[in-house]
Amino acid sequence: KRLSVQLLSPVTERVPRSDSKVTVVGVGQVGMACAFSLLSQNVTSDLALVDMVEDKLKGEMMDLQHGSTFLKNATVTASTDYAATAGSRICIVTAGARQKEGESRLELVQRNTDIFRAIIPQLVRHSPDTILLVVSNPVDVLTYVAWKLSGLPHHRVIGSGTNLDSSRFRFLLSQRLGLAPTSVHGWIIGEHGDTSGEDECHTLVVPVWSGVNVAGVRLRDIDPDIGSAADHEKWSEVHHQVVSSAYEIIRLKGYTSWAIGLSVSALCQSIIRNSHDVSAVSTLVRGHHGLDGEVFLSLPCILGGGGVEQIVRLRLTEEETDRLRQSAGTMAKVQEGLRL
Ligand SMILES: COc1ncc(-c2ccc3c(Nc4cccc(C(=O)O)c4)c(C(N)=O)cnc3c2)c(OC)n1
Repeated sequence: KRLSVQLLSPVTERVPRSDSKVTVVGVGQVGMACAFSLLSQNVTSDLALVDMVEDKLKGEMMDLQHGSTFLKNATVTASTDYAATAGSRICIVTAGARQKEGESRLELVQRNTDIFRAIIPQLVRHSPDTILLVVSNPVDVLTYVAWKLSGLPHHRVIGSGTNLDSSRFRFLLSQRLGLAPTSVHGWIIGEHGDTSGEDECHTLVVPVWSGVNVAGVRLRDIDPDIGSAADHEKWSEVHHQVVSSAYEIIRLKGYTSWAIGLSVSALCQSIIRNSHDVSAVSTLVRGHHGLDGEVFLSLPCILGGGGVEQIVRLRLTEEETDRLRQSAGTMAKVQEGLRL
């Protein structure tokens, strides 16, 4: 008899898969930073990698598998066949085309939409109850595209949005205050400006200065001009550094990966552990802040097992609301021009 049969006496059949299985589509720098963060933070014990290029897939899978003894025996699988994603609790989409020389943002979005058309229906076919977490840029429009192509309810289609912008914002504020980033609270909402080399997208992300606080003490109550041009300490530079730091990282190392991977892992942890904590993610904003289009923008959302379970009703200034409305308008136009 086979050694394993002599070694192990059967008691009951194996369960096919865990209920915290996570799929990562796209094994580029961002996809693998997500994969590594999920595994090293024990968010999932069952990770599937899918992409188009077999060798890279197999190499990344083997390299992670060899770390299993350090990763609480997590299972890592990889395939070009989307059947390998079956039963995923969450599907993270990092796949996307690179902007070509002289390619417009709209042309890039159409190419990524074509790619999504090949990916999203397959994910949903194998995991009809999944939650889609879109990371590919431009993330807000592509989260809309994923929602339309998936047929899933909008609360189960989430974009990483300004989650990373908000953590950069809090880090930079904490540097100025000499405090821990987790003790400085601040939210960046609106449209995530992708670093597609165009003019630095200061207009897109909206820092909610009225909400920046330490232990509930609002910086705006101390300095009403904070974040505005009148502010002599130029705190508005923090907002501009949030956007320019992404360009700076791309200039220095060619791409960004570690922070987005960690932020995606944190979002997955909120969903899988049903923790109902609040994160800035891209969600359907129809019906909020006077917005009525089928547009995805980042707002503070309560994430749980069902995906986006509630949205925090922010008290925004007229100017903040206007900037959301502007973003919603330009995105609705881009979306009208797309062939889904
Ligand atoms: C069955 O038809 C079909 N099948 C697969 C694809 C497709 C195309 C591009 C894909 C893709 N991106 C990709 C692949 C090849 C080139 C490019 C590019 O930047 O031009 C981008 C990725 C990824 N990891 O970024 C992952 N999956 C893809 C899948 C596709 O795209 C239209 N169509």
